[in-house]
Amino acid sequence: MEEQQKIRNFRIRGAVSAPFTAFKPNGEINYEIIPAFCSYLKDHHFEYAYVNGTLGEGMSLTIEERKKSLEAWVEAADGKIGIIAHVGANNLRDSQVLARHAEDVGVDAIAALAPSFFKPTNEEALVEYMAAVAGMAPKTPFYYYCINYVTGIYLNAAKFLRLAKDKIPTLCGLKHSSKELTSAHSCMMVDKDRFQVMCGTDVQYITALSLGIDVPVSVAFMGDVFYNLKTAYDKGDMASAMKFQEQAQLIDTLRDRPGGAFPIAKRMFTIISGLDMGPVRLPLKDICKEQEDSLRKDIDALGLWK
Ligand SMILES: CC(=O)N[C@H](C=O)[C@@H](O)[C@H](O)[C@H](O)CO
Ligand SMILES: CC(=O)C(=O)O
Repeated sequence: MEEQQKIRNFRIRGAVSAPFTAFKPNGEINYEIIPAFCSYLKDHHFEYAYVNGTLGEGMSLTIEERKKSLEAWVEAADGKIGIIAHVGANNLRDSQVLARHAEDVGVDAIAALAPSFFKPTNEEALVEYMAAVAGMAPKTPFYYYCINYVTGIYLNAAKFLRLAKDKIPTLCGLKHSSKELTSAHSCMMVDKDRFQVMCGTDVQYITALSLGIDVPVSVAFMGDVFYNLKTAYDKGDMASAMKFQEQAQLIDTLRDRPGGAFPIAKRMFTIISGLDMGPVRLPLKDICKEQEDSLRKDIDALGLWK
């Protein structure tokens, strides 16, 4: 019982980054770059890495690749940053295997999205599914990963939390990447002592803060902006906080061009950090040369990463 309380009291503090999975030109994962990527996150005000998430193309990796990648991150992190393992998959069994593995390698927390081919059609089914995943890692804090605009699962996230409260003992909250702020707020109101809501929508961070949602989950190149925003906000300097939110908005808008937001974010990070993330994996497609040139110009023009 005491042990369970300890798990439930777990709280993520600070910013979370969802790292990309770097690929070599031949499409294999470039595991060797993970230590440098980890140091980059640490140097840019991130406290956690959310491994094998959306930007990490986790759903496009094999189970073996996801395990190996997670192991490399845990080793590189070495207590310097925390590790959250995303274990969502398109079938329950894979998710369970990944959850068990994540607990075995000693991550700080796990998170999972729901399958999106056969989707859970109501909140009850979603709870049952997530209970079966979380149950494989009974000693590890668990978060639901809610990202409806990608999965197409438009269930009521706050209702999920309410129903899951007594059914998933390790449930600590959710990563709310869906864009409906009212839903994030409703989640926040379910049980403030028990559930933590993380904000996965960059452009809403200042608004999320005002609702008491203070952990951003973001792209690796957003660390300094969010750190500055939060610092200003905590001091009550709303004018500066607003300025940094506007920066975040401008950065986010760069992704809104031909090529698609996810491949563009990955290429942006290579350009900004100098760490070569390589190509994206199919079905995503890399942006063309012309787009990359124009992206480079726009990044320079913002002048934020000199
Ligand atoms: C899954 C994903 O890409 N999330 C990103 C967080 O880092 C965000 O930048 C969102 O893409 C963005 O905030 C959507 O509005
Ligand atoms: C950022 C994020 O939410 C993800 O890539 O998983």
